[in-house]
Amino acid sequence: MNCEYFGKCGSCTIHDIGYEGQLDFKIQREKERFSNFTDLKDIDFDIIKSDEQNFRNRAEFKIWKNFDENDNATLSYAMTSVEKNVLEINSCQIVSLDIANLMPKLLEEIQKNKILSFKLFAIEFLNSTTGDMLVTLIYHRKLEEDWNTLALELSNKFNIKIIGRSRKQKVILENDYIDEKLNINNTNYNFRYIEGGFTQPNSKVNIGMIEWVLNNIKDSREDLCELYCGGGNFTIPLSSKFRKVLATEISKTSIKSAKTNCELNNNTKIEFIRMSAEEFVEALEEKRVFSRLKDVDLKAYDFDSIFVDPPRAGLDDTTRALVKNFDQIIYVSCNPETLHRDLEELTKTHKIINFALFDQFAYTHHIETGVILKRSIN
Ligand SMILES: C[S@@+](CC[C@H](N)C(=O)[O-])C[C@H]1O[C@@H](n2cnc3c(N)ncnc32)[C@H](O)[C@@H]1O
Repeated sequence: MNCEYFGKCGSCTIHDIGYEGQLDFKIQREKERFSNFTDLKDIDFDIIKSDEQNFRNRAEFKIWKNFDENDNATLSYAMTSVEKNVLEINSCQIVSLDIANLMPKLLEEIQKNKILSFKLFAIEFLNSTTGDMLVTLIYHRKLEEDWNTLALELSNKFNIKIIGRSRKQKVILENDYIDEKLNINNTNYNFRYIEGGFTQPNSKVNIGMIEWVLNNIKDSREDLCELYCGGGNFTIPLSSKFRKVLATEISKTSIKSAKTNCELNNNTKIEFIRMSAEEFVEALEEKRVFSRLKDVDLKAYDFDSIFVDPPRAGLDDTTRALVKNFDQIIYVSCNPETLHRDLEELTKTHKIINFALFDQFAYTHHIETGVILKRSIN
């Protein structure tokens, strides 16, 4: 069991090891990895499972062309395997049913038309559980007016939104987002996911992650600070537990999405700031003045908790040091290696109270982890 996709290398076929087998492999691997933390001896890992099939709400495929003797191309979806081979995909069991149903029909229509298929090299799908679908067609050529007309016909035929992309070009036919509705602990939340912004790929596990955090923290009269907030996926539901929330994120697209999401949920408790975690540390420690913060009164916040969901690199040195100043640390991680490194430091002052594995990326080696820590030493 040494390949990225547990044997089938990205062909998306459910492998012999089965869903439970691959999950159990990852649980045992993570139990072993984190076994040096004595706090974990008394804690059961909470496990949030994925659906076994049709669980991914976003997917990216290369477009592969097979030429016949007359130089006519037949298109197929493809992925690059861990060994860097191209694997043609005839059907895909891990993507949502909406994406799986659309894939062959869409390719057949594109195949029929030289303008739509010419120099097309990738297709991205973004789908909501409510059926909204955004398809991005990515080309190695400039897109002209004739492409717009045909892409609009394609969009109407399948009732989908289409974006065309090529180098330095983005053609939006209708709009560049999908609308999602998530039911979290029996409350409905509205989210708008903008193309190019970060979104969690597995909706069911995403809901499970947010509920796990909500169900394991107490209501606070104080404030929450959040770093790496994306489009407010955790921020908006978690704000119900706090007086106010200050949330930061590096991506302009995600901050735009986060502010829209706040409005969609009539939430007035949260301030979103576009700022890297490293810059935010400098602002909080009054080492640098930022014009982006001119309307934000940092001193009006009384933080007792911090929530972090960093990219794979985990926390940098200064952010890790900042995080230790909070009584409660909620850490969601997509990389157990960097989480382990960060916990080595955080557990010098804080005790691990809860620990969870979220099978966000079923049938790959990746797993998402959640940890809640409380201050044990001042
Ligand atoms: C794993 S995503 C989490 C997003 C969000 N919590 C969610 O559930 O959708 C990590 C986010 O960190 C942002 N990011 C990456 N590097 C950053 C940095 N140095 N400072 C702040 N945000 C950063 C990315 O743009 C991305 O939105």
